[in-house]
Amino acid sequence: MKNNLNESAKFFAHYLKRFKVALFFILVFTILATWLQVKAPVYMGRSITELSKYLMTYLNPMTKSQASLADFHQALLLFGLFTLMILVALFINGLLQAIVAPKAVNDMRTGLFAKLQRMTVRYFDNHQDGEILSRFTSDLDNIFNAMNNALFQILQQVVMFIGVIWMMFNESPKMAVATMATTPLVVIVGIVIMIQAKKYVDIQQAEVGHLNGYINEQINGEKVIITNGLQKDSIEGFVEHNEKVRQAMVRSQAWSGVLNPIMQGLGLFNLAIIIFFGAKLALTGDVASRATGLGLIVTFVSFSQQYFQPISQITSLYNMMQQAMTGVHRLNDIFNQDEEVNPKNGVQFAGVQHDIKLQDVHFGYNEEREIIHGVDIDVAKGEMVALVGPTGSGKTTIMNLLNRFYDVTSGAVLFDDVDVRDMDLTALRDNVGIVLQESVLFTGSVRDNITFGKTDATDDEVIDAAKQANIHDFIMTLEHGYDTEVSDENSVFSTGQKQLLSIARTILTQPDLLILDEATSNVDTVTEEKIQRAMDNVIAGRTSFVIAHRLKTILNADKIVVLKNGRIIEQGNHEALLAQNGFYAELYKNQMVFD
Ligand SMILES: Nc1ncnc2c1ncn2[C@@H]1O[C@H](COP(=O)(O)OP(=O)(O)OP(=O)(O)O)[C@@H](O)[C@H]1O
Repeated sequence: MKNNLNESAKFFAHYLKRFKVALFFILVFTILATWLQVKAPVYMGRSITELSKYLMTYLNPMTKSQASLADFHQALLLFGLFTLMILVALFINGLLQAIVAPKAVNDMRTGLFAKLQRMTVRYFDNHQDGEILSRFTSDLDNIFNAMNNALFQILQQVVMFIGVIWMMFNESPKMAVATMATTPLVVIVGIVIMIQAKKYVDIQQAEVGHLNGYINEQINGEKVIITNGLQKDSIEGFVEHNEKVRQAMVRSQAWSGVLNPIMQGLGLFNLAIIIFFGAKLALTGDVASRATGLGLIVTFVSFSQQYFQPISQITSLYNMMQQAMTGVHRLNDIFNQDEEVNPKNGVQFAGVQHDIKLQDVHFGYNEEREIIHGVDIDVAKGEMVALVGPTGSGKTTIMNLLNRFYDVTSGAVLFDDVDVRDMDLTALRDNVGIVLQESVLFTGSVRDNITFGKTDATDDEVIDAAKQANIHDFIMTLEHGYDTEVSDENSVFSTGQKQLLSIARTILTQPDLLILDEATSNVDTVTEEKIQRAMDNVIAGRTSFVIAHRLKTILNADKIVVLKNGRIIEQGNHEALLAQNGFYAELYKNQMVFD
């Protein structure tokens, strides 16, 4: 809790330091509004005192002629004036807060998004999209709610608490003690309820998390559920989770819900004490002291409300603060993640001149398990290398090392004898084009999607790239051609078409080194052939690494590297490997049977 508090304080200090001036005025107006608020009851009491003095004088036939309402009017006017000033101060304060909170949360959101762009591929490989997205949604929402409703409120309440105590002792120490008499009871009851409420709110949040997880899983698996006729079981599972949420909610709401009525009850009890002591003063002494006693009752009834308000407000804001602190912790979890390391004065890479080498490369995604065990590959400029091997043999992992998504554990990846770790990252990535198995399209037009890596490309260049990628004819069949929006429901692209678009995108950037993860497994034979021709076009004359699942696509490769369990077991061209009659030959024969 203490750590969380420290962490949150640092976090808010960091994001609020930009708003020093606004915060200074918020503080000034908070103090001003609070001072006016605690001072107002004094004038309210004074007007009652003056009114009772007037009444007592007026009702006595001996003094009736001296009775005057002038002092009463004056006190009432001052009370009215104070109320008006309170309204103005609170209004300005509210306005300043309404500017600061959204701006600060905006900064957090931008900072978080920018951080994501600097992070390593490792993080994205190991975390689910939904998990990352929730930092932008529920965590930032919780922080915003707390800033908007709790952070400044707490500041106001603390100032109010101190101010009202000071003012009460100033007016009447005896009545002040009477007002504060029930404080220990209120604090103990408040803490007990808060602890219980927190316990059940935590359980409720955990149950809601389980329910969301279940819904997510079921929606993702909807096709499997429908295919297997499991709709009824799916609903039953849902009802079970939903019921657990309900039970937890009843308990948490019951505890959170009793807080306010109990606090109000204790507040009323306190009023009775104040009236009792005040009445004692009002029923003794001369006219003036009796009138003052009556005024004090009115003043302290108001003080009592102001005194209890911070205690009950802070307890009811506690949950909101807790959720915000959890949010801060989860945001910091991302802010503290490793970033990609770009060497200072890194070697600028302007294209492969001689060769690319993997030299005795060892690598594991974690320390416990090595995946690549001493791999050596040497590729001359302009050559095409195909990586083949059973699933999980390490093909994608080698691609990840070439583009420096991950760093080798030992050994080296060398471009013209320069270690990729010594190269300028941007220069490296600018020269490496990757076509992934899963092609991603972004919101925007077909043209935007092709020019993604080269936004200043001319129309002719775009059309030329699309033609080389065998997707131009299809684009021309669309109503709006290159201006077709890809997110439009009427223009849903197939897996094969997406891959062709992504090949066109790569062709446009004219990369020096190409990495292709073949995705022909999910497409029909016509599209497969189109992809094959597009790939041939993009590979022509370039140094390229191709992960091949279908061997007939790599028969022309200069070198075929056969991997098994992270080791190279065979290496050579198609003919040489067939002649070896080993693992590759076996694999090839098996595939030919199916093709
Ligand atoms: N992000 C990761 N974290 C930990 N282990 C991983 C990660 N990615 C892959 N692996 C492991 O590394 C090994 C090699 O995986 P890799 O994806 O390189 O195989 P592949 O040959 O490309 O397989 P496929 O043909 O199925 O795509 C596998 O055992 C896999 O479980």
